[in-house]
Amino acid sequence: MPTIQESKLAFIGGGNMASAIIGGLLSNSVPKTNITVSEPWDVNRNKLAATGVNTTTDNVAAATAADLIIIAVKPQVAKTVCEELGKSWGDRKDLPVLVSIAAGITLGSFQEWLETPDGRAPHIVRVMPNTPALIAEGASGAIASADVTAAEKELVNELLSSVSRSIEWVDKEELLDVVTGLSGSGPAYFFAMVEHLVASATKLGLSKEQATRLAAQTCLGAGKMMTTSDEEPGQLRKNVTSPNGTTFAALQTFEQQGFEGIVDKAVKAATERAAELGATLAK
Ligand SMILES: NC(=O)C1=CN([C@@H]2O[C@H](COP(=O)(O)OP(=O)(O)OC[C@H]3O[C@@H](n4cnc5c(N)ncnc54)[C@H](OP(=O)(O)O)[C@@H]3O)[C@@H](O)[C@H]2O)C=CC1
Ligand SMILES: O=C(O)[C@@H]1CCC=N1
Repeated sequence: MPTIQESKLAFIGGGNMASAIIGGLLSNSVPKTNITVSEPWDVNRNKLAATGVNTTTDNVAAATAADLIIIAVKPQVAKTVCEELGKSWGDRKDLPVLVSIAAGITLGSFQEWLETPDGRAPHIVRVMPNTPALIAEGASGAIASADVTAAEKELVNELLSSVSRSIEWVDKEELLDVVTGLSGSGPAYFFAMVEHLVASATKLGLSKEQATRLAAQTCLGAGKMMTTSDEEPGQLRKNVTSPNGTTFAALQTFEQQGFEGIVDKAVKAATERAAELGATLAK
């Protein structure tokens, strides 16, 4: 199996997540000429072309010589795209490994949609990255179909480590929907929290600019402490909370207003939406 630097990579869809992953690959010494992106929208395609990677609007042509294909279209488009690719592989002896980042779409759906005219299907890995991939601070979950080899898994690991600090392989497919509800959608939860913090502090008199700088740096600082400290998040929280002090007053308010229940319901809603997308689009 070639390394990620030696592999021919094709991205089907060149939007936000594909661009983030491609940025990480280019910083990780993957040659531009080994990457091809198929993207219909000229604005996105031209942005990617400016990085030096190959671009096209023809999904089949992009995938022709690829060792690894990354399906980076919206879940609603995945079926059409995959059926087109599978049908084109009748004469192809060695099928590429396929990586999907589409929320919810199951390994089983991909196996069905990608079947070649002579009844074969590629080895498939489902991945859930997140947008901090853009700055190589991503968190990704992954699950492989049973036929994926250790070398193929390693190749996908190399792909993900170009953009992710944390890569978690799960062994039950439904857990990838939980990863989606946790870290796939998760950056938005922290952005929303900072938006609310800024709004509160602004109401209390701080300027929006000062409040945004303080809140965003607090988010980053707390995140860095959680990824570098030996202490659990709960202990780090206790370390900030003086008895009957200011943090205690705030956390008590969170608790009284049902913070834990709100978070629980939100993560569950995202997880269930991923599963629902997968089930609806399988039809
Ligand atoms: N955004 C996020 O935070 C995350 C997203 N994901 C998953 O990543 C996938 C992509 O999301 P994201 O990058 O945000 O979406 P984008 O809409 O930014 O990117 C998808 C791209 O695919 C293009 N496209 C549409 N139809 C086709 C086609 N038939 N062939 C080739 N390309 C096509 C779209 O072009 P056009 O605009 O012209 O339609 C668009 O540029 C989704 O499945 C999502 O679930 C996973 C983790 C995190
Ligand atoms: O909102 C979504 O559906 C995608 C998947 C995870 C993050 N964004």
